[in-house]
This record gives sequence, C-alpha cells and structure tokens, in this order.
Amino acid sequence: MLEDIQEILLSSEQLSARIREMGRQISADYAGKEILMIGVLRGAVIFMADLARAIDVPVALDFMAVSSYGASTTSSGVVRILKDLDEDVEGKHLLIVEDIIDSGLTLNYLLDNLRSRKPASIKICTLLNKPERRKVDVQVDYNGFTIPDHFVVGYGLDYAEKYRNLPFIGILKPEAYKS
Ligand SMILES: O=P(O)(O)OC[C@H]1O[C@H](OP(=O)(O)OP(=O)(O)O)[C@H](O)[C@@H]1O
Ligand code: HPA
Repeated sequence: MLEDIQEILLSSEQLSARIREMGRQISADYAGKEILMIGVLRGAVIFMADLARAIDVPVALDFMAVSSYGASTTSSGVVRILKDLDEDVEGKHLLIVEDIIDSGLTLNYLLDNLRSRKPASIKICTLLNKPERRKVDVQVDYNGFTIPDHFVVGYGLDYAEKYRNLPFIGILKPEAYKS
C-alpha cells in the first residue's frame, strides 16, 4: 500500500491539529445549539469520527451514501442516493461533513435534496477542497485544507476502495491507477 504513495501531502499530525481548530470554531459558531452532522459515506467517516470528538456542543450523527465516482478518478456527474438519512431533519441544524470537494457535483446535489426537507440551517464542512476542479459553485463554510489537483488517498479517501485506512493524506502514484 505505502509503495503506491508518491508523496505525503498532509501528515496525521497536521490533520489532527487542523481538525482540533475546526472543532473549536464549529463549537463557538453553534454555541447553545445542537448539530445534526450528516456524513457522506464512505469517505467522510474517518474525518467525521475525529471532528465530532473535537466539538463540545451536542452532536447527533446521521449518514447518507451517494455515489458518483465508482472505480474511477473522475466523477461521472450522475449522483445516485445509495442510502438515505434515518432522521427527519426538519427544523434541525445540519452540518454536512465531506472528505473532499472536487467537481462540487455531489454536494450540489445533496444541498438541493436536503434544502427541500426544511432544516433550520445547513452548513458544509470539508476536510479537503480542490477548487481547480470545480464544475459547479459550492459555498463551503468550514474548509480543512485547500489542495492542488492531484488524486489523493488516505484518511478515508480511496482509489477503488483501497487506501482508506492510511493515517495520512497522500498523493497516489499515477501508475497505481488502473485506468
Ligand atoms: O465534488 P465531487 O467531484 O462530487 O467529489 C467529491 C465526492 O467524491 C467522493 O466520493 P465517492 O463518490 O468517491 O464515494 P466514497 O466517499 O465512498 O469514496 C468524496 O467522498 C465526495 O463525496
Ligand atoms: O482526490 C480524490 N481522491 C479520492 N476520492 C476523490 N473523490 C474526489 N476527488 C478525490
């Protein structure tokens, strides 16, 4: 697995320091409120687990699974819901948690979908942001790191379901791509 990594972009120490900062900012912004964190499966799970523990206001967790990538390094542009939320979100403060925003197509779809369910508020929190690849504009409220246009893996992010358990964010060697 490690032999497929070209370069470590963000070490586990850099990730945890930034996530603690994000947690402090989110806790201050939501003081006196409860947050319903909506994790976008599967990539966001590891970030969400760490972020939730860095927040000191009450946090409930729910998950949606959508897919637009499959075993590819570019989005198909077609977003499908594979698993919907378990909770009714009307009147709640939603914080969508993503591992990465790339084209923006996944979040654009999710935002439209969740807005129609009448929450009290919706904000977006992402660990990584690749603005160079944006196809639709997305307003990000909490951004961990802005990164250049490389295909990255680790800390939840995969290529063809591999590398999610690496404790850092690494750039994948191009020869590790099948396509
Ligand atoms: O901004 P976009 O171009 O839409 O890309 C971002 C989305 O792509 C990845 O999910 P993926 O579909 O690969 O599923 P996964 O989380 O299970 O890896 C990532 O977790 C985001 O949800
Ligand atoms: O760079 C990436 N790595 C893994 N999954 C992704 N989904 C969008 N961009 C990426």
